[in-house]
Amino acid sequence: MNQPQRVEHQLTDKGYVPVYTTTVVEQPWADYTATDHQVWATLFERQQQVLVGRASDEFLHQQRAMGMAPDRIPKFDELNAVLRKATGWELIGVEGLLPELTFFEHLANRRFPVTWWIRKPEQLDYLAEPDLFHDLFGHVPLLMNPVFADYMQAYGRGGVKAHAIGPDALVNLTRLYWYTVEFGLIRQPDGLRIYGSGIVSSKSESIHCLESAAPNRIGFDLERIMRTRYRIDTFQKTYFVIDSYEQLMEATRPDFTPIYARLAAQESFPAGSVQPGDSIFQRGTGEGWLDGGDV
Ligand SMILES: C[C@H](O)[C@H](O)[C@H]1CNc2nc(N)[nH]c(=O)c2N1
Ligand SMILES: N[C@@H](Cc1ccccc1)C(=O)O
Ligand SMILES: [Fe+2]
Repeated sequence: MNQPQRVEHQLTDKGYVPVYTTTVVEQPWADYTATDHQVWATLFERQQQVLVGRASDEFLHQQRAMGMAPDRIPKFDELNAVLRKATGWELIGVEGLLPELTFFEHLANRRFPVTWWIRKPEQLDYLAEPDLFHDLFGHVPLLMNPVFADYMQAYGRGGVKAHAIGPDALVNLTRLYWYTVEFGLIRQPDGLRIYGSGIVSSKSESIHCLESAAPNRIGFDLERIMRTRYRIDTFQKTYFVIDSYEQLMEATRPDFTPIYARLAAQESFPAGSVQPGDSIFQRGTGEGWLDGGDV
């Protein structure tokens, strides 16, 4: 497979930042090399072992239901046939990160952008940006769940609205995505389980988020989450726990406009803080935390 078309990087006052591409691309399935398929197989099989007893029942059930397998990189067309029938979602191929508004508009129309290229063997354990494995293995299974599928579309619509309101609203909303879709935990009768895509696509964080004494684990609270900063360079310092996908959908149904207005007058919370009123599953020790770097 030829090198993924790298987005150019522009030199700005924040240093080199990737210039996003908005093009939708066909999945070049015939161009994937044996190495690409091997990377998929290795990551898939490794995560399957780690996620038994750690990922949410619904995540594991839907992944099986849609026939996702380790033997080769799945074909978007084949997954789309199943996905469209289940919840009306479809996957589109993209180069990588999209401008926020473009991303929100896709979600608002039940289109999930999936990066067409997969990481190199030497990037197995860490990647700075989402690749096909993160997007496909991590995000797609729960799009088969009707309630979560509705939540993701509502999030997209909320993103288009927040984009029109302003940058602070976008920051508040992105935190909600981060602490649910990417790094969310869910409570099951048999214990806490993972549903966040950023966790399920990472072996080390799948273990850390449930078993380490370092992080806080706190019950879902919408405005608390929208006020809480997060990390993009380390394990999360705090994980938020929902009781059900229905809870997530119901809690985010109201109009956020007054919430954005209220939050604009309040300071944000550090990623590792515990606040009065928190429903605490675990107050973390903070062991190994790096200072600075909260977004
Ligand atoms: C919404 C929020 O800004 C978030 O970082 C978006 C930006 N663009 C994206 N673009 C793609 N392709 N995939 C993503 O997950 C995101 N996340
Ligand atoms: N209800 C939110 C939209 C939203 C829905 C679901 C998740 C996140 C945001 C709003 O009015 O902006
Ligand atoms: Fe993601």
